[in-house]
Amino acid sequence: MPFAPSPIERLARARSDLRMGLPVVLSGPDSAALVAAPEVLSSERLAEFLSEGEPVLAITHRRAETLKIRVYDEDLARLPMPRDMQARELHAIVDPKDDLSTPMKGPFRTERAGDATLHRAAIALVKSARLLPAALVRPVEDGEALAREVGLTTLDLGETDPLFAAAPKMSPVVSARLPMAAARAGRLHIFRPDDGGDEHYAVEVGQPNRDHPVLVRLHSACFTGDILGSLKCDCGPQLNGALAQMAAEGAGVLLYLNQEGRGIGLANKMRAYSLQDQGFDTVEANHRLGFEDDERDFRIGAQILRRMGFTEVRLLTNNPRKVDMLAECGLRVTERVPLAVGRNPLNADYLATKASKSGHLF
Ligand SMILES: Nc1nc2c(ncn2[C@@H]2O[C@H](COP(=O)(O)OP(=O)(O)OP(=O)(O)O)[C@@H](O)[C@H]2O)c(=O)[nH]1
Ligand SMILES: [Zn+2]
Repeated sequence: MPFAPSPIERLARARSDLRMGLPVVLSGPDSAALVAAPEVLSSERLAEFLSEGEPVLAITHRRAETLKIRVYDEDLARLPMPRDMQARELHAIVDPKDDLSTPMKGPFRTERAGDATLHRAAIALVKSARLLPAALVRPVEDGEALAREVGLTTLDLGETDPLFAAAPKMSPVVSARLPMAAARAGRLHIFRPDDGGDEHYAVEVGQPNRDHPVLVRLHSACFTGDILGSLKCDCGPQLNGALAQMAAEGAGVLLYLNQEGRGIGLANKMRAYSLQDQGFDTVEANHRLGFEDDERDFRIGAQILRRMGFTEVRLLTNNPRKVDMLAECGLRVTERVPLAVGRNPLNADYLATKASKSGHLF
């Protein structure tokens, strides 16, 4: 059919539907389900969602551990939802903001029988929409028919699994000269993913020789640190320090990856900050929200470097995971160049947690 949306286009549409509080239909080889994101579901839609069938709430094992809920499906728990579940109660399960002030939730029963494949895919989908990682899932008989009847987006696991497994394909959009305070000889390249996601940027300093290892920084967006000069992290000084070092050496590439909050998005990062104000460290806060410590996909960075013609890099980082990921993506990391700048009394605990829990080398 002309103009029929492709799987990747439907995936982009599904993310945006979920963010708007609209359910989508997810189909597997032998079952289908209506899926919605609890964070943004209105009370009316929630009531509609719960009015039929056997709806469950899928939460990650991280969130389940925080709530002391039993996990039978390894990485997630399925909680049957009563028909009269109110939006306020649902939000209290998925959003940890009031965990300490109102610790009593439940009791919860975790479903044990049956298959969690659709639920796992539903959580991955909600996560990729940068919402709190939980999904309402209601099995339906004929997903296609339901979707057609009311105009919902449909996704087939056979089509979406490979899309989730592979990194989006990055294409160059435009590049132009950009003189910067740190380096006069600068050029900014814009790269666009084929999945409708955020664009990422490459700042090229000087004219790096493609035949030699290039000084590279993979910088993840940090609105609070990069723009506002937040003292809670070391991002701003690292951004400026990396550009200064590239300028001093005469060449380098800084990738500015729009993976705010280690890939959970700014709203969720602020939720994590709010938990940090309650005494949790950066890793614990991510877990209480239901996320892993680090949700970034560094394959995007590797792809951009390759597109730009680089295969050997000297990587400016304290994070050994970045070195490993680039190597796994086939780039040769000839050297890890430490980037220890921006330490201050307000980020000392944050940096200590990175060293003790995330393996950072300072
Ligand atoms: N979720 C979460 N993200 C944070 C927090 N503090 C900073 N960030 C994000 O963490 C990312 C920092 O990324 P990077 O500068 O690449 O830091 P890194 O992984 O520690 O590695 P190197 O700096 O290369 O050693 C940015 O996306 C920030 O927005 C936090 O407390 N919670
Ligand atoms: Zn930061």
